[in-house]
Amino acid sequence: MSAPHPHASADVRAHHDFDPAASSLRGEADPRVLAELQSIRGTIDNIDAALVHLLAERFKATQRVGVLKATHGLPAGDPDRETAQIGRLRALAASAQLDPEFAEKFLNFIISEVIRHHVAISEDHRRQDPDES
Ligand SMILES: O=C(O)C(=O)C[C@]1(C(=O)O)C=C[C@@H](O)C=C1
Repeated sequence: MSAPHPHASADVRAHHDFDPAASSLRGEADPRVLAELQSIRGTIDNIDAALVHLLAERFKATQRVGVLKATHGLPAGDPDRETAQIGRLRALAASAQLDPEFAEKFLNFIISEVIRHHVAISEDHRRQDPDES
């Protein structure tokens, strides 16, 4: 038997505490409508879980970028990279019937958090090696 995934128990706990039927709408609509709503919410639950896992992996990757940049004295932000990525994601969004404005805002929201992390990593690095970079 292989070792359990290190985050498996946290995943199980999150699932255990979650009430998929939680709603403020009980008694507000026909039970058939509520049943359909709950069925659609099952799909939303899966998508939201996937988003959390995708974001966690993205932040793991940007953490590595932050360490690389801090180690080599590079600036946190890379505006040309951001412009290229925003253009690419706007076009992808349009072809997927997602509002490109929303896609751009969402990416900018994530990137601003990444830059905040990069700056913190760089400050930590400078505190540890004040003579370098
Ligand atoms: O690719 C980089 O250089 C990153 O630091 C990652 C990232 C991003 O989150 O996509 C964040 C900040 C930069 O301005 C550009 C891109």
